[in-house]
Amino acid sequence: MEFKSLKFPKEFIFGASTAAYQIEGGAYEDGKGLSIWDTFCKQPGRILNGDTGDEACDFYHRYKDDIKIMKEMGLDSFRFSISWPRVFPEGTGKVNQKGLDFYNSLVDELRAASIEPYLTLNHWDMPQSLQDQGGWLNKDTAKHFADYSRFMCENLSDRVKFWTTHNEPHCVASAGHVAGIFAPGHKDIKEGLQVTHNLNLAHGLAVQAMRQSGSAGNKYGIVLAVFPYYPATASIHDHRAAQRWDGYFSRCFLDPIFKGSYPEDMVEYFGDKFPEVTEQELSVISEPIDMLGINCYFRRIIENDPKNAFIGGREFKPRDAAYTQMDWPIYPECLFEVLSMLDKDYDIPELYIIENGAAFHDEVSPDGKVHDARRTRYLHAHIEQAKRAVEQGINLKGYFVWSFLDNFEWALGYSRRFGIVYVDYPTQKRIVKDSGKWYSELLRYNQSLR
Ligand SMILES: N#[N+]C[C@@H]1[C@@H](O)[C@H](O)[C@@H](O)[C@@H]2O[C@H]12
Repeated sequence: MEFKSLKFPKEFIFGASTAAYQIEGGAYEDGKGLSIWDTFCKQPGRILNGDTGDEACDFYHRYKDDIKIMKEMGLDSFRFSISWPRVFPEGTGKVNQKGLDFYNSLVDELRAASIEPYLTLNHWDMPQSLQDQGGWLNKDTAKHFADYSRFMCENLSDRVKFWTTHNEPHCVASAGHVAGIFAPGHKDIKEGLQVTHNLNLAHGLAVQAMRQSGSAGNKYGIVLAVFPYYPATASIHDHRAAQRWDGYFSRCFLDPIFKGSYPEDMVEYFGDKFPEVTEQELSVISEPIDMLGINCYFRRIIENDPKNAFIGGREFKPRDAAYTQMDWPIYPECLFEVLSMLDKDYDIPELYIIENGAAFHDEVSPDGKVHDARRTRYLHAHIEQAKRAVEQGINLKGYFVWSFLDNFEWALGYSRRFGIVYVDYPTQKRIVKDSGKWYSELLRYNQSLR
């Protein structure tokens, strides 16, 4: 059987990941407040084809049927995020009971299907009312995030054991505040660096708040995008550029969280643009966590580029590589290399791959099926690398595919399909793709060995 090389330890979990704004829809329903992505999508030119998350996959109404698909697939776990403004329309203060009711029902349905909920509190859809007060640039938002996290933990932690604070905070800081391609669409390097620090602070405050209020046995962590970085050539300039990218996008989160300090080379490189940081804040940020979630899709090859005023480099795209529809080079070893680096350089109790997957152009064939062989090959090759890490003794405890459903791909709208389940958006019909059927067989094989 093809799965013999993909036999994992009995306690290893397989899941699928999503995010609130990308799948829920119901953007203006039942008392939900505006998020910065609701606002951003309405700004002309921001999103390809003028797409929005107004309806998305209509998961807000269809979650019970989707959980039936998850159960039929055999998912051990489902990773989702909470829409902060659905529960706190203004970000703080009055609770929207219907919003809380939705997440209570979602968790109950998952548990009834024997699917472990794996929760993320901030997957980018910040309440607009807090953005109007400065958003992540305002340190008060860190305190509001901790209060929101505590509240969610008080209400769900009897049934939810896995809690992660942010998803890919580097995206919020760089894409949202330096490049300006994500909400809130700002373009200011110094602001982006301050947001990096404030997100780290919010993470630490939230972990402390949840630990005070959550149930015993909860596991708290964060989800970071971590890539292997390679210089495009042997030149010292490319080596330094690759080191800067690794420093900003990975180590400016990993180091304060796990080592209690920012990387010195980054503090030096950014100079007076780097934020003021206190020892007390670093102590909060480095509040011990129980697990680290990793999003890793590919490796990044960097060449020096002085014209890049932010970080002095650009991505190099080798011609001999195969690419996904995101123009990401396919390099399955990225998972093993990232996990090996983390295992060597940091003291991390548990590791989970929370996002790994691929966008390819998918079509429904005349037989009514979606024959996405490239995605199946991508998943097989990357899961083999996860297995390789486990065999090397790395404490990898789970793998989650991105994504359960085709969904709203941020600035690219619905033009990219990552799902193992196809979504026909006009009808909201779901079709389990061939990759989803393969993933289900893999899960069933491993479950049969437990
Ligand atoms: N792009 N892309 C796919 C995927 C995105 O859809 C997720 O929301 C992010 O957490 C992460 O960037 C990865």
